[in-house]
Amino acid sequence: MTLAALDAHARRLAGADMRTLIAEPGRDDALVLEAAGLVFDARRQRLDLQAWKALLNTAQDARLPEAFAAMARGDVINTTESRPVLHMACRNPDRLADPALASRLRGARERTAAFADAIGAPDALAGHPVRRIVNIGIGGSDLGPRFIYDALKAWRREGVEARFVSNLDPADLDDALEGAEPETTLVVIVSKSFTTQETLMNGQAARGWLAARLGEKGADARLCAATAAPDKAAEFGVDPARIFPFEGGVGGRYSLWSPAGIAIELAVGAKVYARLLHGARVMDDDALETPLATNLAAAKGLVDAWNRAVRGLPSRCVAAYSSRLERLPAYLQQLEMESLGKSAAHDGAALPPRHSGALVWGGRGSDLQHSVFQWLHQGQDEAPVDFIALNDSSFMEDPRARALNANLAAQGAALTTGRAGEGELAAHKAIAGGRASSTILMPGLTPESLGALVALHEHKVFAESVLYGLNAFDQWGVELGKALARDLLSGDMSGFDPAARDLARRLGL
Ligand SMILES: O=P(O)(O)OC[C@H]1O[C@H](O)[C@H](O)[C@@H](O)[C@@H]1O
Repeated sequence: MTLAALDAHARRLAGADMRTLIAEPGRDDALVLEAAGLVFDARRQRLDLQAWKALLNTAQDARLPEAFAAMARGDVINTTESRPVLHMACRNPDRLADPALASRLRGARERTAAFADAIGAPDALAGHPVRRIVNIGIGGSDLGPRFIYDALKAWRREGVEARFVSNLDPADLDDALEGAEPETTLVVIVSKSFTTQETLMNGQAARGWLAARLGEKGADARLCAATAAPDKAAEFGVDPARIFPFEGGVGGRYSLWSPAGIAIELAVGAKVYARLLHGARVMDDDALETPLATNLAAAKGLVDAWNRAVRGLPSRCVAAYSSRLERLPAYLQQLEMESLGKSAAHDGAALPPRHSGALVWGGRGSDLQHSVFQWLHQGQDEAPVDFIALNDSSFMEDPRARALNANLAAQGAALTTGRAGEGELAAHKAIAGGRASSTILMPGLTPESLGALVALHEHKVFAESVLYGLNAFDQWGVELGKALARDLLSGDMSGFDPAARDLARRLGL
């Protein structure tokens, strides 16, 4: 069975009353799943158990369990780049078929852990303590570390602050260096390719800032790099002893578990970082070992594929009811949209309509309720919502936290059931309901639960890619813009349309 064959179910359910659907017997057992301390509740989706069974059969027919196993073994599943996909192996190299690769991954972990321990010493930077970490990177070399750093605020080392620079606007680096003392600043350049324009230009500028105040030697002592191209980092001028290489098979948007996540490890310490990896590993084990019917990551992928490919909804809203998860939507945008924003199947054939990922958007739940939720409740379009909550008894002792989570529960119910309008303005006040949502409960914001949350999303993206039949691990679509920017900077206008030439003239390029 393919996703396209599920259209009949979607049509059958299109007009169904969600209040009836949600009361379907057996729904609680089938659509509420637990793994790695997380609870995934899909009861508010526009599907019934018959459709759910068909979705599970689709995953079986697409050989999803075999695909998870192939990734864990290190098979070459990134076919357009001819390499394995190693983010899961960064957390647990034991499942890899190649022992030499497993030992390289273990070695990389040990090196950054030792460096993170050393950075905690009061004389770590040529006699000075580290007070400011400046992470220079973009895309996967920025979004993951930045998100996790924010989320793990409660676990940060005392007196150490990290700032993140990704943008070419000079203000970005200026802001990151604001209040920093060069003596106590460590600049971390993170770039898988070590060719990314934004990162290299900001890296040069940061090095210049250090060198102007401390001289070349002083600057060198405060520079380190994480990359899959160590030769290029050395050419750039980073001391090879401070270059932390990682494998080409670790995709940028999946790289926070590799040396690319070094800013996290430096900021929270190696032990807390290991707990993050452990939480992800528990979710990996669930994805790999649990039968499809109770496999949380597979279920999340199936629900999202149902909404996107079968129901035809083009976007999904992520509402995080935790301030410290504010950057989750931005992180997921890259993870999902670079992975699933494709038009070609593995063999190059055109994908069937809607067999690619949804647009992801969102923010903090409380804030969204006062902005976009009007559109979600009464707009003409439907976007399924993921509600993400901290289900932690000590957190709930604070009346504001109780109110926060009451709002989360209320919004899900309102989207499902709606309300008839009354009186003169009935048409304006009516809320149709019948709109889909899922809820993810985290047992508080801990390194483990955060690791599990991220791994869940990585795996659900993979599950979707298997169902759609596309390669989630390349991103050729970002290359054209980069090449054209290089041409513009070099003054070569030959390939540009008249509007581009005019814009370049107006900008003084
Ligand atoms: O880590 P880097 O090689 O510097 O790449 C940084 C980012 O830029 C690329 O253009 C890709 O779109 C991203 O997937 C990547 O994470």
